[in-house]
Amino acid sequence: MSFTKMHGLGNDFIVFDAPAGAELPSAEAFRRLADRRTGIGFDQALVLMPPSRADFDVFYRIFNADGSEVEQCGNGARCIASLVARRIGKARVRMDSPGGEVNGLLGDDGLVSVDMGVPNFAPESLPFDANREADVYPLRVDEKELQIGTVSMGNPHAVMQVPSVREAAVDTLGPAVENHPRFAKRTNVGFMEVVSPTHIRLRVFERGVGETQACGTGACAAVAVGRRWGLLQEQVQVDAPGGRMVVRWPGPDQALWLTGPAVTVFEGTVEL
Ligand SMILES: N[C@@H](CCC[C@H](N)C(=O)O)C(=O)O
Repeated sequence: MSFTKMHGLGNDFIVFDAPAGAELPSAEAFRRLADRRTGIGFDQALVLMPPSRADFDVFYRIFNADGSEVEQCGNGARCIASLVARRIGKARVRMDSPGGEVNGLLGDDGLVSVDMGVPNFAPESLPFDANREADVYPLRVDEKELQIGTVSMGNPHAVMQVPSVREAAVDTLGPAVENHPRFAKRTNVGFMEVVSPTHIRLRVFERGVGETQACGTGACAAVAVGRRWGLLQEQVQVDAPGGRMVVRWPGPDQALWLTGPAVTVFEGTVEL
């Protein structure tokens, strides 16, 4: 199988083409390929397929390092936009995914932006077990009661505010919230430190991966929840361990844009 290794701020991917009807690697094969010692190593595998409609440039599917298929990937969408834009010789790329339509735009500054759609706060969209939609939900984890916001960016996110990302208990709270029974399909977990209304620091414990260097949909989710909590303005710098993303969300019913670098590392082939 031929693949391209890419990353967005250290959130890394293999990207490969699969013709319509092609058999994809099994979950076990994805896990093997994702292994950082004995495989290629990646957070997600991104599979490019022919779109079902002629006005789209590509359809993509996403597989986490644990082999689970998921709905959306923000940094992955930016990498795919960059790759497909080069192939078709256009700065705008129209993509379709299990999480919905995503439009990509290559900037003159070399950064890649994607329109991640309108954040969905309805608990059933994640799904999250709650009687009704709320800004904040108490969540019992071990002996603690966390205060979380939840949002779907196509994929599920829980976000909590922390005084310092450096000291946040990402390793313990991350898996506990990811696998909490109120999230029937598990969840990604964001730890957000608000530096100012236009600047946050963020660590994300990703569903099916663990903590990553950056998470695009995690950045979008944190800004969406932070805006809903009245803490953030329209455009926010999001500093992840791997570097900076910019998220712009004008507000409810409007699409949210994610911007950052998308880098090709190498191309290769692997025996499945
Ligand atoms: N790294 C991604 C998110 C990938 C999917 C996520 N782990 C999930 O299970 O939903 C991003 O940049 O958004």
